[in-house]
This record gives sequence, C-alpha cells and structure tokens, in this order.
Amino acid sequence: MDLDALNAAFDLPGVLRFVEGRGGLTLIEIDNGLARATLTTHGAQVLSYRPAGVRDDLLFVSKRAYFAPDREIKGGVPICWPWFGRDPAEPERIIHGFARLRDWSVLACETRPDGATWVRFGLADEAETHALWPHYFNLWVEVTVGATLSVSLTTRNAGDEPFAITQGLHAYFSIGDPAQVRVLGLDGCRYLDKAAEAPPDAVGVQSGLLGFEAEVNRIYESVPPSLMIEDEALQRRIRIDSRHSRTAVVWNPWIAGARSMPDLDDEDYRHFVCVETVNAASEVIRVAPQQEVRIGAEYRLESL
Ligand SMILES: O=P(O)(O)OC[C@H]1O[C@@H](O)[C@H](O)[C@@H](O)[C@@H]1O
Repeated sequence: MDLDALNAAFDLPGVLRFVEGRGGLTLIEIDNGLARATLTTHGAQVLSYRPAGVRDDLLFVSKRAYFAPDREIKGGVPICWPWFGRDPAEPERIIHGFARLRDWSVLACETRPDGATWVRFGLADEAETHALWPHYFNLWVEVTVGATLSVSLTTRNAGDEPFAITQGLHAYFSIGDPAQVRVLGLDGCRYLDKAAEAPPDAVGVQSGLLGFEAEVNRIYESVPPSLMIEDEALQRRIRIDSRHSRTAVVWNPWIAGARSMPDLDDEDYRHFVCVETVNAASEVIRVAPQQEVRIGAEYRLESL
C-alpha cells in the first residue's frame, strides 16, 4: 500500500501517521501524549520509543544501519523468526530468520482507552517464503505505545504439518556507558557462552549482576519473567517483562565485534546492550497445525 492509502485507512489524526523514511521504507510516527515512537513496516520493527518527559530514547539504532528493502535494520526491536541465530538447517544463511527482512501489512491502528496506541502488523507465507522455509503460516506483531512499550509476536501454523521455530525480540537498548550498566535478574541462571573468545560449547552460571567489560554473548536459560538493566550514566532502569519465554540473550559485541560489523560504528559498543526475549537453544517451540503460539515483552523506563 502507498502512503496515501495507508494514511487514508489507518491514520489517527494528531496521533499517528505514515511517512516515508530512509531507503523508501514506510515509517509510522506516533505521538500520543504518553510517548513518542517510530515503527516501520519493514520487519514490523519498533525503531524508537520515548515516554513523555524522557530525553533519551529507550532504543538504539545504528547510524550505519541499512535502510533497504532487502536488509536488516540494526537497532530498535528486530523480530527474529522462524529461526533465532543461525538457521539450524542451513547455517550459512542470514541469521535470525527472514521476518525482519519482509515488508509487513498494517492490519489495524487504534487508540486504547488509556490513550495508548496499538498497531497490528501481519505477515503470511507466500512463494518467496516457501523457498526459504517450506511452511504455511500467519504471523502477527502487535505493538502498544503508551506509558510502557509492548511488543508481541503470534505465530499460527496455517498448514497441515507441525513445524518448529525458534524466535526472539532482539531489543537494542540505548545505554550511557557500558562500564556503568548492570543486568539484574540472571543470578544463578545457566548460560551458553557464545563470545568469540569462549571455547566451543562453553557454559557458565551467572553469579550476581552482569556487567560489561568485554564481549558478552550469552544465551541464558530458565530466566525469570522480569529482568532489569540499570544504567548509572543515564540514571535509569529498563524493566523487561517477558511472556512465553524462559530464555534471554544478552549481547554486546565490544570493540573487535563492533569493528567487524559494517553496520555499526567502531564506538557503538559503548552505546547499546541487547537483552533479548527469546525462545532459542533448548527452548524450541513446536507448533501443531492450526495452533497459535506467542512471545512478548513489555519495556518500562524508570528513573534511578
Ligand atoms: O543480526 P544483528 O542484528 O546484527 O545481531 C547479531 C547478533 O545477534 C545476537 O542475538 C547474537 O547473540 C549475536 O551472536 C549476533 O552477532
């Protein structure tokens, strides 16, 4: 749909409108008094979220991110589906699946009774997705922009055969200084260590708070539903309440990792951490024909 058609069908006057963004991507700008946010139909991705009165965005987007129809956008909350990380069937393929590369349909935009704005995106299988992943599906992403930000992803198996997925909400959180950031809630959780320096199949158990002074790339298992990122430099706490997920990925590429990624500035390891609500590693989700499964997260900013 073109912008005029999208605005005619879905705009919420004074609150939500569709505009053209970099690379010709379609952006959804929201300003509802509770918060401002920017979403894009490319990948059904949230790119920016700032509650009223808050100066620093919740989310990081790389200045060198690709904004192109066939590329992933590095930042915001990418939707990783139907595989998280490497495709187990074909490890050389793009990581984190194809959902974040597709242009999603907008199905609804509404104002909720509390003044929050709700946007529903949809994606279904087609010939191009069959070539990548031979299954019939409906996917929905629902984003609620209010005093908190919520993102949920629903998968429906629209075929006659069961399928298995891994998936994730790959949130890139903006931070003030990695040396002053701690993740709370992981104490006692076992993790798979995927850092470049770690031996293959390395595992560990988190003791206390998690800080950042080198590359961190860990898949934590059996995590509690709430995690927190405390950021002394920005004097704020990000609370992440996850649903239907017992696995969390924590990632900061550090210096060498940032340098190796063309869509990150060398210094960007100072500007974000990812704390991701996922079903991955041993948490593989099997979806029976006609069954629906969900994963979701609510993000809340609090002052320290
Ligand atoms: O595909 P993106 O957005 O660049 O993210 C890549 C990173 O995503 C993380 O989830 C992984 O733990 C990292 O290993 C990986 O490098």
